[in-house]
Amino acid sequence: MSKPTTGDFTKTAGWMDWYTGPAKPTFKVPAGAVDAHCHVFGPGAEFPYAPERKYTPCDASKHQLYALRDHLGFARNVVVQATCHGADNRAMVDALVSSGGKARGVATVKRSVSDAELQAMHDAGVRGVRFNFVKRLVDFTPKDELMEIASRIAKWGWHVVIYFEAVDLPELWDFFTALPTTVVVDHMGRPDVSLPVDGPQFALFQKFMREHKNVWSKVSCPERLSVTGPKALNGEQNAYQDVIPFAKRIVEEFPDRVLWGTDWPHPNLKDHMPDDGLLVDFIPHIAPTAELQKKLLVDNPMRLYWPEEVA
Ligand SMILES: O=C(O)/C=C(\CC(=O)C(=O)O)C(=O)O
Repeated sequence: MSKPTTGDFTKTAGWMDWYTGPAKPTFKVPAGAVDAHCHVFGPGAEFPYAPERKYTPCDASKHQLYALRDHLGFARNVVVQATCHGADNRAMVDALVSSGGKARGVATVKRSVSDAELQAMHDAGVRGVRFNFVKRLVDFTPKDELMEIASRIAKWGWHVVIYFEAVDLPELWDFFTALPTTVVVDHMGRPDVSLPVDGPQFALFQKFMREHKNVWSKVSCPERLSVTGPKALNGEQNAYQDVIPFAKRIVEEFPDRVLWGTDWPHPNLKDHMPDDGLLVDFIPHIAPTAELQKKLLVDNPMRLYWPEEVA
């Protein structure tokens, strides 16, 4: 793949660029597989980063994203608006429009968004909005504003993607369970995987999914959650052992409500940058059968993002 650039912007100190020589995965994803969580960054010279951003990344263009898609064997992408672009969705929408129908998107919007703007995003392929509660990434938005947005986008048949840390779930519970749409949780609500999989923290997340059938989860980002590794680098086929029991538990209990994504270009990693090919090789560890793999990678994302193509 071509090398990342940054245009006129200065990257956040210590920024780790995405990995340019990903391995060809050993695990062959099923035909029609969807990478349901990834981002585009800029390029900053064309789509400037938002003034209110909390980090400045290297560029990660739609061309580079789609080259990775093809290399890994995926058919489609779901491009999720990253906080470094704030509520300026142009880079993400441009990626959707250029994908020839092979990408759908999740936007960030403010209360001031007009119906015409929502309609234009829908026409481009946006199917959800993201509410981010990770304090290092965003400033606080009042819940009544978010609820108003959720009620409006429900009319387009969109869903809400939520990103939060596990310790914040109790406080956010009432708001999340009042949302009127399908709700998709990023990265299993970021559990602390050094705690027991049967302990109270992860039990609360399972209760959230068990009691609320509109809640889905992405079983993505082992590289963010893992404490013990080993890292998905240098051909490692057994990466992120400590995350497996958590992700496998969710896939096996809720096989029809799980999604998977690379999270390319992996913003804000501090320790290492994974080889995306080896991240794909993580999938059979958490979805051990062909049936689970097809639900995770094809049936579920198609039902949520391309329902018109599902019989
Ligand atoms: O890419 C992710 O899913 C996770 C992120 C970045 C992010 O969410 C954003 O910038 O919007 C993180 O934990 O820093």
